[in-house]
Amino acid sequence: MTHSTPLLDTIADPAALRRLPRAQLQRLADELRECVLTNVARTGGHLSSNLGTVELTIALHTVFNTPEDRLVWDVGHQTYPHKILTGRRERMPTLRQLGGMSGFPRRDESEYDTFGTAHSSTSISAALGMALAARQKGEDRKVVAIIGDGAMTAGMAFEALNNAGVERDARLLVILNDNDMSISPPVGALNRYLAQLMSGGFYAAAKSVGKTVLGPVPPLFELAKRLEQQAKGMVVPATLFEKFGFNYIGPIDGHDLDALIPTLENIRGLMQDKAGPQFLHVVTRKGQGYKLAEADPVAYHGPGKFDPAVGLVPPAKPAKQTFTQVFGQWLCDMAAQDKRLVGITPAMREGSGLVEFQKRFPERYYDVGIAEQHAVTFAAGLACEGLKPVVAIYSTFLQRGYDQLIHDVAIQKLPVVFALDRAGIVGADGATHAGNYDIAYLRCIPSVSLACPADERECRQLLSTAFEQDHPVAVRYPRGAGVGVAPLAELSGLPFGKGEVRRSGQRIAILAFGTLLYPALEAAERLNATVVNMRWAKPLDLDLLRQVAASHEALVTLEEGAIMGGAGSAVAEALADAGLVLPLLQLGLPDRFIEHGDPARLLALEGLDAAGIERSIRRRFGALVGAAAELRAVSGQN
Ligand SMILES: Cc1ncc(C[n+]2csc(CCOP(=O)(O)OP(=O)(O)O)c2C)c(N)n1
Ligand SMILES: CC(=O)[C@@H](O)[C@H](O)COP(=O)(O)O
Ligand SMILES: [Mg+2]
Repeated sequence: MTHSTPLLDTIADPAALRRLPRAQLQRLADELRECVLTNVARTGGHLSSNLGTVELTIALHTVFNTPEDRLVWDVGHQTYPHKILTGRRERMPTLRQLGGMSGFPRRDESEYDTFGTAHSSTSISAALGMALAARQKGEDRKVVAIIGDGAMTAGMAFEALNNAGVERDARLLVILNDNDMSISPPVGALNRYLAQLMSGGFYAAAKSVGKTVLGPVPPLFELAKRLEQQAKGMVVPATLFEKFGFNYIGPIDGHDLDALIPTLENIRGLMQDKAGPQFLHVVTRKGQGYKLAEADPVAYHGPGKFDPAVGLVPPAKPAKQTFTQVFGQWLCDMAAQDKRLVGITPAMREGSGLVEFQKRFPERYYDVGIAEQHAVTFAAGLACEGLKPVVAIYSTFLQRGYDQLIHDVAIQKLPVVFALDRAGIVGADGATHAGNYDIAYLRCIPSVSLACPADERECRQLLSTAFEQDHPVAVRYPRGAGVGVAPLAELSGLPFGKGEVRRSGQRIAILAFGTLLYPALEAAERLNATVVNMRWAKPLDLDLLRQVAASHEALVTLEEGAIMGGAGSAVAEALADAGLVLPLLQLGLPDRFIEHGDPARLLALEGLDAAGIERSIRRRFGALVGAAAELRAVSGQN
């Protein structure tokens, strides 16, 4: 059922919004919230964070002269209201689909998307850059970073605060959107500190003052402080953010337009007067306005399609087991067997499959917040003391902890296991979340090994093999389900660094790394090619490679990862080192970013489905295939 949105229908851009009478803004907010809910229920996407930023988005585009004044949204998963108000409402039905609108801000999508985000905690750095560029160019521009309480836990955010705090004439505002949630409930001392700020009576005072604040009065927080002081005759301690040099204002109700707009107008005046960097603390509810999401903001953080009238329902028939679930089960089973195991997640408990592990082994479970750099070195510290840390981390997010991986884990040869979920093409999240680079970025690090399981069974087995090692080992597996090879119950591993021949054919051998083994087997049937399940990108199984190279006339490597620096490159180097010269075709992901869309479709578009693999091999080694097919006919292998 499509709800009518007569007011929202009149808002083609923020300029139209700024012409709207203030008294109509709350009705607009109701319509905008309905528009977000209706659209996300149809397409899937990020929901609860978007429901929480409706009023804040309206207030920002009302008070600031966007796009001249810049808004930089941290993570950017909460920008659907922003996109709808900036002329992209019609594109919402294409959200996160091939050729459709991105789920995150994109500079190439709109002038109102001033900075591409998706990995968290970059907004303050980027906003400071924009503010200081305006200063240097003598432009009268205000820049606003909007960062969530989860994103605020990343070190990068504090690096930026530290730098910004001394730039007294930067026209910069940092808005902390505090909904007391990350994807999971937030963790760490900052969350406790923010709760104190809420509980110290400031919030109550500010809420009451917010109702009466109109016109040019001192920043809201000053009034709240005075109320507090009057009430308690106490000196209100400076907040952490004031210690960093910011003028802290808040906390105020982030759903109350009567508090938001006057406060932002006051702050805009302070920014115009170059009164130093400003920090506004707003309090919102993740899932605001949709009861089911308010009650369960975790489940509604990134839901698939659903009926808003009913809410999320479990699938009629149990979905195929995902690699994430295989990992989560393995983690619990191995933890039960080995007391040294500790599980670490940088704020991705649900996504990485650690919910059950936390329930069963709470004292060995660590959610360190959105802090991948810390997660890796924290694991190194645990390993120094004889524990066996398992860092559950998306391939793309390990990029944040790359130096720590080299400097703190690999050089010291510490036995840390990296369970790399979302390896390869991820689909709806697109280029920012692609797990396309881990083979290339890990292969070059001495002492690190990388396993590429082909299916769910091998995933469990190779996780066990990794756990048995006395050096760092990563195991990479894709988002979602595999072909359905059920894991075995035992915890036994597979031989370290060894692959296997899965199909014997003629003249051409396909060396598959990971889950592309199965489309390779399909293609090989029609090519009568040999298929090798390499299993390890590092170390390569050199004996097997030599054996296959000596008995075939052409080799093909296949990986769901960047070709440049990938497993194919490793094979090429190994052949050269061994003085083995034979034609080699490397299939994988090209030197360009892979945009959002359906993962299977994206793989096919890159020629990495069975038909594409066959096509590429016929194109390069057609003569051999013809002969191979003839040989098969002669030997009656039809
Ligand atoms: C570097 C990085 N790590 C992890 C994530 C995954 N992630 C996306 S949103 C999110 C929680 C963000 O919490 P918050 O900033 O409070 O925003 P909210 O969802 O509450 O609006 C996380 C962990 C990410 N986008 N970037
Ligand atoms: C915005 C963000 O970074 C996360 O919410 C991410 O989108 C989760 O990805 P998955 O859906 O693959 O768990
Ligand atoms: Mg939050």
